[in-house]
Amino acid sequence: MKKPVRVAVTGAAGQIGYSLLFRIASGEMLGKDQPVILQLLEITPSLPALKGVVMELDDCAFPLLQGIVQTDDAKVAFKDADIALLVGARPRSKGMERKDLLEANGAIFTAQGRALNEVASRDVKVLVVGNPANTNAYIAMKNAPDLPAGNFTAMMRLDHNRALTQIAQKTGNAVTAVKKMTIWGNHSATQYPDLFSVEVDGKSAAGLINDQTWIESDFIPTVQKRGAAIIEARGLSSAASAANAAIEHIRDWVLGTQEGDWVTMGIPSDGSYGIPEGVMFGFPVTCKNGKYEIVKGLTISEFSRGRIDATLKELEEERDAVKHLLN
Ligand SMILES: NC(=O)c1ccc[n+]([C@@H]2O[C@H](COP(=O)([O-])OP(=O)(O)OC[C@H]3O[C@@H](n4cnc5c(N)ncnc54)[C@H](O)[C@@H]3O)[C@@H](O)[C@H]2O)c1
Ligand SMILES: O=C(O)C[C@H](O)C(=O)O
Repeated sequence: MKKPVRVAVTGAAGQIGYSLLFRIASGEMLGKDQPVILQLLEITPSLPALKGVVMELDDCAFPLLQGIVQTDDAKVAFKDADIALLVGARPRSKGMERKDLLEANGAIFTAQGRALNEVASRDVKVLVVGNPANTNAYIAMKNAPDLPAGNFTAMMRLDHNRALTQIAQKTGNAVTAVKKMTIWGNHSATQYPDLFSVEVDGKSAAGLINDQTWIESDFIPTVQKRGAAIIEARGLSSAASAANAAIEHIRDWVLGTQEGDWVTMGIPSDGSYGIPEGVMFGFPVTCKNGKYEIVKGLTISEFSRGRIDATLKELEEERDAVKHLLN
């Protein structure tokens, strides 16, 4: 029997939490042979609701679930955590952009960055889901100076998966045929879903589609604005698909990406593709042995460069707006 992995989840009684916890406990994130201990954080008023979720987890009798911690203290939730999923934050409602949440949510990530810095495993893998995800991840990273910056990541996987399905549907292929998608930049309406490296059954997606108007006026805005479209349709922000993306982000980071493909993760830039070091930016990455690596050498056209620069500019503006929250 493997040693259990400690998985901290914040906002555990929220919508995403409700889709996420059961899948982690059943082994979908770390493997069907990997026991887990869930360390769940909520704000004090939501502890009764969290108790109900924990009762349901108990009632599943998951063989891999070896313990559950329920707390409103970040230092208890993050103690020795191997993985931390920072979900707890307010979602936007109709008419808001994700960066409108900066004021409401930014401070959460100062405190949580500090708590991770103090008590988490030195190898903790952190995924920030709460919006605006990239800048919140940046805040947490900056408040955890004793942890490697590369341990902090932001979720771009939902955008990545959304883009895969758009291409599969457009070309009439199974989603499994679509490889090498990249979402550059910010998890926001400026993100750049780049299909110029995408392959469908080994052939260039751009060549197969051969329609720049569709790319610019349909594909890119559909992916950029999908979060808002879900809020419009459902009255609530995406939850099951967000939880799925979080599971896949961590699964691939820990267990590795598929041969011949890559995924998108929001990670602190190492300076690749002209993105200044430290910016929490969506990059194409491959993962192996628990480490991610940026895919190098992709051709960036003038069209792509303009889009990448626009999303970078927005991230730099967000960073400037939260200067007071950085260490
Ligand atoms: N990055 C992405 O792709 C993506 C996708 C979907 C949603 N999101 C974001 O994820 C966040 C959560 O969404 P949701 O639908 O689950 O919201 P929700 O309101 O249903 O749940 C959020 C939970 O977080 C808790 N919480 C608030 N502050 C907290 C704190 N300081 N510590 C611990 N818990 C805290 C709340 O009590 C609540 O239970 C939102 O910010 C949303 O915008 C991101
Ligand atoms: O769009 C939102 O506010 C929620 C989430 O980030 C999403 O992309 O669905």
